[in-house]
Amino acid sequence: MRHFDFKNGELHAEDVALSRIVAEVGTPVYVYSSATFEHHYRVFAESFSGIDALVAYSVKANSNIAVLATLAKLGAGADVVSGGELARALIAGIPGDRIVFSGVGKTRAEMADALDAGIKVFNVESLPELRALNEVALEKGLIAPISFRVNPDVTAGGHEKISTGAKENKFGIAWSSAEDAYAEAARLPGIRVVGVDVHIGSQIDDLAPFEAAIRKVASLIGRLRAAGHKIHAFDIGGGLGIPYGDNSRTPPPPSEYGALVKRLTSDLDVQMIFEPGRVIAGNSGVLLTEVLYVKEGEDRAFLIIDAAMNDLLRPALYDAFHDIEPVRAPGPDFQSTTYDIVGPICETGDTFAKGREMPTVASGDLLAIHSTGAYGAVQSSQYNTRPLVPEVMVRGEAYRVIRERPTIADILKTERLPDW
Ligand SMILES: Cc1ncc(COP(=O)(O)O)c(C=O)c1O
Ligand SMILES: N[C@@H](CCCC[NH3+])C(=O)O
Repeated sequence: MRHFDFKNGELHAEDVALSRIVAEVGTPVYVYSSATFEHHYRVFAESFSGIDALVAYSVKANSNIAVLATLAKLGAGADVVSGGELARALIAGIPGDRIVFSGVGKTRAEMADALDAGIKVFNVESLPELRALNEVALEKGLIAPISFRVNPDVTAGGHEKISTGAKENKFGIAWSSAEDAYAEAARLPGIRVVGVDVHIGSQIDDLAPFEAAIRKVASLIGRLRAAGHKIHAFDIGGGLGIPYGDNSRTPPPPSEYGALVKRLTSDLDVQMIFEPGRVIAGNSGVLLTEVLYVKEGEDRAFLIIDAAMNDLLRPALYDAFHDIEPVRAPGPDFQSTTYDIVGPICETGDTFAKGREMPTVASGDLLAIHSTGAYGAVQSSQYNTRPLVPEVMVRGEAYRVIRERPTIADILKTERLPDW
């Protein structure tokens, strides 16, 4: 099912021509398809039909409250990593008891807010964090439900900067200390152990690391139960990859992932928790940008576009591939040119593609940068005092601006000249 497709020679999001949105909102602009978000959520959730499962969408992938509200209506929970994400999830209508709180550096204030919201579980990543949470809970006269995020020492993920499950990564409790950590948790009056959590990486294109992690955790659950802990939940994290349109391996579909999880966990008697981010959001959005200039360099042609690394960081940070194509379909006898596609920022890393062959374009043409619904807008900054990119949500024939473009005055409003 393609909700971003060409109709009448123009790229559409559902039934809206992207050029219409640009005419109103300008470029750069992120455009999301609500039907795609819903479709991806449903396909993912249906992969786990028949088992006790909570799909806690990983808010970090795309945290716009309109996105969260779209998923909330389908019954999604949320995986949050900050007080800000928690606030977004609650405002969007995701109930506290469907929210899990991950992250290595939760502050006491964030813990207090999450306790007040009655969240389902804290995924605790260290003993100092556990002790702090115990104190915060006791101060409130509450008991904090926890899983430990354990580090299974499984390497996975599309890039070393997004691999999280190996022992040299900062995440989780070391595998060899996991049982001691559970023993300490059992002694703390403000803590109630409910489960085990892992998250091994992102953009994973192979089921083998998931299988390895599940098998390790399954055996850990057995040992924890033998030691008297009540383990009700197994959070397998997120990480399932998506096709980005390059030549790398195509990740398995959620149905295969679901079948694997069902097969390996059927006799564990736990609720399975999933924290998918990219697989829901990634291909639900595009970044639209205008070609500012075509610059003929000595040995190559540069397309200078009005989006930059501050708007979409993935290519600069991870050498990530994103498919880029003109919004207006080229005619049947079109020419191709090989371009380096770059933004206006004063950094060599401000490069979206090198040596990319595509239909020849000219100044003023619109381009769509695909697969930017996840880790796009959320990772943007105002570097070079470039206002954050607006976001638009399409639903059928309608569209709405779901985050406005700040003006330069808006940006400057938050800064102060000191009075000395
Ligand atoms: C703890 C945790 N859960 C879930 C996710 C979502 O990952 P993905 O977008 O790869 O599904 C991440 C990011 O990698 C994460 O760190
Ligand atoms: N931000 C990364 C994924 C890391 C997810 C956070 N654990 C990306 O764009 O691919």
